[in-house]
Amino acid sequence: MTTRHHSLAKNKIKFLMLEGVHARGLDEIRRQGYETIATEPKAPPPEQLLDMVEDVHFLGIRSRTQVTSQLLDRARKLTAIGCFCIGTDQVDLTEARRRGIPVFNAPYANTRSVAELVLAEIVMLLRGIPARNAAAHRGEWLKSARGSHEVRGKTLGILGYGHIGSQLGILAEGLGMRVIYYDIAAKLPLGNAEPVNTMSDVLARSDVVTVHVPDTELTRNMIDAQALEQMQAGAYLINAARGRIVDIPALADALRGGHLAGAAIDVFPVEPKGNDESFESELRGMDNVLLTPHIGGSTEEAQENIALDVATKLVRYSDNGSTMGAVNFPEVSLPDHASARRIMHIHRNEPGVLQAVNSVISKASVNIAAQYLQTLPDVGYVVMDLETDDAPALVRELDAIPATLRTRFLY
Ligand SMILES: NC(=O)c1ccc[n+]([C@@H]2O[C@H](COP(=O)([O-])OP(=O)(O)OC[C@H]3O[C@@H](n4cnc5c(N)ncnc54)[C@H](O)[C@@H]3O)[C@@H](O)[C@H]2O)c1
Ligand SMILES: O=C(O)[C@H](O)COP(=O)(O)O
Repeated sequence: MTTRHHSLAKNKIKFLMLEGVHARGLDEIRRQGYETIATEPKAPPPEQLLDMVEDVHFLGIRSRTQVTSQLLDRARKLTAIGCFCIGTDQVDLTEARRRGIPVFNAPYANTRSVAELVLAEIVMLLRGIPARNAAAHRGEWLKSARGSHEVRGKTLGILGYGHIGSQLGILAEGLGMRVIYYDIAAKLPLGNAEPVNTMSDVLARSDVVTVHVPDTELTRNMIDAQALEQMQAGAYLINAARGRIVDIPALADALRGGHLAGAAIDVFPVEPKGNDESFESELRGMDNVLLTPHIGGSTEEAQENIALDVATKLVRYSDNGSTMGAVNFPEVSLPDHASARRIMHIHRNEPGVLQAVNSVISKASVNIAAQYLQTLPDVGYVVMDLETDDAPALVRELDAIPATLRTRFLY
């Protein structure tokens, strides 16, 4: 792989923002002096995207744009990626890091929106509202208490007690629910929530099971036929995490067979790329299933907060080299760079690289005003404030170090 470097005037730096990133993020980027921002309302087809990214420095996406190693190879100038959402499973994070590209997201900005939606869905499901609503639209009148329940005193089982799961637990306790949860990491219980030892415990004990884990190799199809069988007869399933976590044909069977009383599903293994494509799912037409178009985090509040958060992280990386908040990269928090030239060197983490970097600086008789280093097992990131008038010459020397992935400098 060849090394790349750049130090460009702001008006030459190109942003490509996909999937209708909220205007607040675009405004923030412009406010910081960047003028070239292309936007798209949806995720372009992969082939078209390959052409679009060729001269882009900063790419902004949401959950639908797949960033593959093929795309990264084409995006020769790509400096950083912003996921304007929580999930980052749509990006090949390792391949991005290996090319010296940090990936940022907004880890909390839509947490509350998802938790509120799921809370509302719990109430709707326990009252049988999806079926009663569908019937009323057809002119039927299902006035009956049969199968309708208060949520008070019922058990909510949370799989994945992270930001969303734990926030939801607090809200559900406010309605009088008992909350149990299972997480692969030890998590401090909030309120009266009870951690349990296995996913099976959650499945067997809960009136409503809700999934809040990321999409990983471990969680794909985590809710399969066997898991659904372990749920109580008449229980409900909610998935507002990622589509591949629940085996949809198995869920459809469990609903058709009457083992589950209903479900609320916001995310699907295959989702339309935009609002002009039709939505296909085996769950369509089932009156006891609440189907929503991946809008768990889609509130005005969340989208505005996300846009500001991620835009700020991209601009800070561009202006100052700080990688705080990167999900795949050594995190370096930096003061503003003042009079010295700031040079950023991203390299494969091999023995002797820092020595080689320092030897380039010392041979040039340049004083190091400050130096910051962070490493991950495969990649290192060193930032230097140098008292030099010839940063381009140093960049050329640093690029020649065999382990170099990328060198940038700021004027
Ligand atoms: N529907 C939407 O619009 C929407 C919006 C925001 C987030 N999400 C999805 O929700 C997911 C969760 O978000 P979050 O902010 O709570 O993430 P988080 O990282 O704060 O929490 C995830 C939790 O899951 C746990 N976990 C991971 N693998 C597990 C496993 N196999 N079994 C049990 N627990 C496991 C983690 O330890 C962590 O505590 C995100 O990854 C994203 O994919 C969807
Ligand atoms: O990961 C997330 O934050 C959610 O899935 C929201 O994704 P979206 O930005 O595509 O709505």
